[in-house]
Amino acid sequence: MATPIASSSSSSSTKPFFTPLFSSSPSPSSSRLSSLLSFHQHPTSTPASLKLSHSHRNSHSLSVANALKTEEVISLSNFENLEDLISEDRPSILVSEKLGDAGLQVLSGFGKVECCYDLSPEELCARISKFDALIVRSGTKVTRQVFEAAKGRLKVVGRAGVGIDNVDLHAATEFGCLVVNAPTANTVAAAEHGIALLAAMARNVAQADASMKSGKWQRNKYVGVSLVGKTLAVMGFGKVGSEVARRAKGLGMNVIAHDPYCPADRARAIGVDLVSFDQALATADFISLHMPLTPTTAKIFNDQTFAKMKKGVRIVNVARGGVIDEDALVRALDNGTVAQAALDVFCQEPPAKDSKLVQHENVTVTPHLGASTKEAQAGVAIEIAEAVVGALNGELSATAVNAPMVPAEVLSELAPYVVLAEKLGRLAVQLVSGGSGIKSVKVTYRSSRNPDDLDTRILRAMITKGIIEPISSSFINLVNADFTAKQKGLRISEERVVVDSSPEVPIDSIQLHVSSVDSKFASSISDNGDISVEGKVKYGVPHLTCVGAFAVDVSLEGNLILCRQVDQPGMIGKVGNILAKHNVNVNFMSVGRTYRRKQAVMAIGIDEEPNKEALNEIGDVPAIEEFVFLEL
Ligand SMILES: NC(=O)c1ccc[n+]([C@@H]2O[C@H](COP(=O)([O-])OP(=O)(O)OC[C@H]3O[C@@H](n4cnc5c(N)ncnc54)[C@H](O)[C@@H]3O)[C@@H](O)[C@H]2O)c1
Ligand SMILES: O=C(O)[C@H](O)COP(=O)(O)O
Repeated sequence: MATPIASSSSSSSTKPFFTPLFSSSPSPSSSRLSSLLSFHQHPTSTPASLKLSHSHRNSHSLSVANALKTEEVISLSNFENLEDLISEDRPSILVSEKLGDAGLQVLSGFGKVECCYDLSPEELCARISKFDALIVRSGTKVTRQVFEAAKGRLKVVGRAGVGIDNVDLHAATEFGCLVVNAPTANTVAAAEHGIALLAAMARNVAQADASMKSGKWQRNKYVGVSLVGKTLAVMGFGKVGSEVARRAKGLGMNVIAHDPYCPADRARAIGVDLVSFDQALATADFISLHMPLTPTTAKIFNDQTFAKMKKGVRIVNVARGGVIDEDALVRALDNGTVAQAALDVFCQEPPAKDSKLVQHENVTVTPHLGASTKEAQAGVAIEIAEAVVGALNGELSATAVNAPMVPAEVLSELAPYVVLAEKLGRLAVQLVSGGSGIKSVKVTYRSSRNPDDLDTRILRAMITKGIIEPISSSFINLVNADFTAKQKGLRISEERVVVDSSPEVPIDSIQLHVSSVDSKFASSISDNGDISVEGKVKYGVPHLTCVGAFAVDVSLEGNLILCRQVDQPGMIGKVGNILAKHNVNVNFMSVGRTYRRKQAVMAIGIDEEPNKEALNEIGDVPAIEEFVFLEL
């Protein structure tokens, strides 16, 4: 008698291990790969109302309950009082900072939107587990605590703007939360503000304005400096930096730039020379900062670097306050190394009221207004709303910050292989016998395509998901797959084998080899001692095509029984009858054998999970040598 083995992991039935890729039948042409972000698709048409609640930054004692009481429901066009129509499964979106109406309209057409501005960190943590998405600007710190407090519900953080230094990207990735930003809509606004500050600083506009308003007329005190013919060093030649450069050239300035990652020909194309960091500091009359705040750029402008600047240099910062050591800047202003500074951004926002820097007479300040034009805010709101809705729909956003960018056409083409990859992972892990953990998996993709033309990152992520989710409480998606695999000591290596088949078909087969483990189903061990399973996509449906040395052909739907038996007549009937007796529906069956009348492996696709009795009866069939039940 064969030993009955109900091998599927018990945890897999209790947690949502797999969100169907498609709501109905899989369509290879669809690019909505919900399971990549493991998020259910939602209807997009039900109207929703917006709730606007203000809690007050000053009133720290305001409880969440009170904050909710102060909610004022504002209606959007004809969506008044329709909250009852909002179905529970519509995603909830928290907007924690002012977002343009056009973006709110996009969001409210898709999900339940709550605008709740000026939440304290504690209030945000208290509420976040009720939301699937969070939309922020630069004022909300999305810390590790926020991701922890979200208890796995938060799927997307949308940054309505460029800088993502207020979002803990490591934590987001660990928790499988996608972060998207809106990188283009405020570029011109920021560049215009940089130019506005440059000119205002050079001509003492703010100081003269304040002086006149206090009743003075100080024409001699506010003699400025000219911009024309002066050298401007643009530090960070990205989107904003290059727009500043164009405008400064229009003002007759000589523009140089420093950016270690920018190709020289891109700068040259607009008449700007790229120079080294030190060269920029030593040459410039004006320095305008446009790099992101990263561990490398934090306080990059400090006592040492100010000392390398031309005496009397003028500095504009519309990037991030943290790139400047603010105390060092005060010293440089006091000793005349820096003649003037114009700052839109600060290490701490808002800065302390008695900040020496803000109060310095040679400093012009604005309260982080770079992106604050009507036009930019309208654009940013739509850009981020569309990115968040797309992400909640399972699409990979072009502005994803912590997930691989996979072009839509590649996603669409690989859709059925994504399902296959996850199912093979689930099969492989269930074949491993208890105690021996999977440490190393080799994946072989057979394809007629040139290896460089095959982007397998999504497939690798889904294999990881299939392997890890049934045996742990981890939740895997494209965002955190590589991170989680590494954390769990799972090494996935990939091999691509070029085969002679139709180039129309991206992948001929995917094979998983799990090394150095024991198997619950000895027949799944291939000649080299690895557990080996292979699958193919046939007519858009994933099929298991090989187990160990046995060729089979069974569609990977529902559940699966693998049996090794003596190759003799009547075996299919016997097992089929047992399953029928227990009301288990067979959806596919295939037999593969090594030699005639020797051994065969029967793969039976079944819709229901057989009970213990049925499994025992199968094990009691004398010719059955081993069998295993696997949940797909
Ligand atoms: N004040 C505002 O309201 C406002 C508005 C928009 C953008 N910003 C900030 O402006 C900055 C630039 O935004 P962007 O949209 O141009 O981003 P971007 O990514 O297009 O450009 C940043 C550039 O900085 C370069 N860079 C990176 N490290 C550098 C270093 N050590 N030295 C020099 N250059 C370096 C990058 O190569 C890149 O070209 C960001 O910090 C962003 O947050 C502020
Ligand atoms: O990084 C940005 O996009 C700007 O700093 C704008 O920030 P804000 O959305 O808070 O105005």
